[in-house]
Amino acid sequence: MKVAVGCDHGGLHLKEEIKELLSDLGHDVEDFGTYTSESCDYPDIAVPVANAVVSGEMDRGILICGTGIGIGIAANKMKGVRAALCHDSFSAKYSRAHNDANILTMGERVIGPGLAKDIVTIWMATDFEGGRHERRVEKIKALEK
Ligand SMILES: O=C(CO)[C@H](O)[C@H](O)[C@H](O)COP(=O)(O)O
Repeated sequence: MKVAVGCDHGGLHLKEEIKELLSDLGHDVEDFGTYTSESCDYPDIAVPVANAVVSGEMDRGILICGTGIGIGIAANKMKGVRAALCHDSFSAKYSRAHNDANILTMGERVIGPGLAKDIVTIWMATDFEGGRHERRVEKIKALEK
């Protein structure tokens, strides 16, 4: 899959680990920044990643900031985004299976790299179940109209 990754200064180190993992898993990774530890504003990263996913240029997105919260709030303002903040494997699995989340967000200041990698591995491997969940996701999409 083509995966867009992005972070602010609070997620820089974890983003590098996740990029390596995604490549090891056979995915194509595009890094939308930030690229240095200089302080920056997470909406400036969330928007281009969200646009890349919603447009179909990229299949999925992974956004990381200090908490995973701000960058996810910003991404979810964009039409077509279903960004899920996941700091445990169960949520990661069901954000895909039931919510068809197209962006995963995490906080580098919240969880360690081992758990974050498990979360990403499960999130990337889990398909949307459809069925009754399709109806619910369609109702979310209708809210955007
Ligand atoms: O966690 C974040 C937003 O939800 C960001 O990564 C920021 O790091 C956080 O707001 C803290 O900001 P600071 O400028 O690093 O103190």
